[in-house]
Amino acid sequence: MSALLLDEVSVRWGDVVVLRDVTCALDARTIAVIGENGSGKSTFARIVGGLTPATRGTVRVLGLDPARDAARLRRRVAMVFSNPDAQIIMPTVAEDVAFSLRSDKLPREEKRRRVRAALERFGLDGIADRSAHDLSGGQKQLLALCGAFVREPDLVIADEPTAYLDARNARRVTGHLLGKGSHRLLLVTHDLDLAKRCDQVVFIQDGTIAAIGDPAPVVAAYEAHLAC
Ligand SMILES: Nc1ncnc2c1ncn2[C@@H]1O[C@H](COP(=O)(O)OP(=O)(O)OP(=O)(O)O)[C@@H](O)[C@H]1O
Repeated sequence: MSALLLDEVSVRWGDVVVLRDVTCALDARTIAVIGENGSGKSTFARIVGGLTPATRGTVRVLGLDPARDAARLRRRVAMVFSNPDAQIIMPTVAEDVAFSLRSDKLPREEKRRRVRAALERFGLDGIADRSAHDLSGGQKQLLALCGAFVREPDLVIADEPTAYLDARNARRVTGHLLGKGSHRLLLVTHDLDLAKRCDQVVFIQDGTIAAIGDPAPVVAAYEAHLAC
C-alpha cells in the first residue's frame, strides 16, 4: 500500500466543496503541494494529518485510517504550521521541546537525551532556558520544528513553514525538512523553487488535483496556469 493514499476524497464545509473526488497514491519521500490561495492545499495536508475528516472517500496514511487510528497516527506524524506562536505551549525552550514527548512511553533519561540532541541539531541549545514566547519569529519556527523532530516522526507535514522567516532561517528550516533522514515530508508551499527540490509535486486547483508527478513538469503546469 502507498504511504499516502486518498481515494475519491471530498471535503465539504456547509455548501462549499473544498476538495472534490481527490484520488492519489503518493510514495515519494518528499512531496510538495502547490496551488493558488484557497485551492485546498492546507485542507489536503490536514486530511493527511488527521486534523480534518474527509466528508467522503477513503484515506490511508502510513497504512492507517486517520478516522479510526487517530492516536496511532499522531504518534507517527508531526505537523508544523506557518504560525509558530500557535505551537508554543510551555514557558521555556527546553520545556516546550520536552512537552512534545509527553505521550511517548520512553524512560525519562531517554527523553532528556532526545531533547538535548534535538536542541543541538536545531541550534537552540544555547537558549534552552530562555522564554519560548520571547524568541524571534525565526527562532520560534526552529523551536516548532525541533518539537516536531524530537519525536522522530515517520512523516512530517509542514504547511508554509518558512512564511515568516528571513532567507537565512528559511534555508535552515528547509535544510532540516528536506535533509537526509528517515522521515517523509509533505510540504505545502508557495515557494516553487522549494517545491522543485522535492521528489514529487501535487498541484491542486479548485479542490481537485490538476497535475501530479515529477517536480519540473508539474511546476511548469502551475506556472502556465498562473500566466493565463
Ligand atoms: N474550517 C473551515 N470552514 C469553512 N471553510 C473552510 C475551512 N477550512 C478551509 N475552508 C475553505 O476551504 C478553502 C480552501 O482552503 P485551504 O486553506 O485548504 O486553501 P489553501 O490552498 O491552503 O490556501 P492558501 O494558499 O491561501 O493558504 C478556502 O475557501 C477556505 O475558506
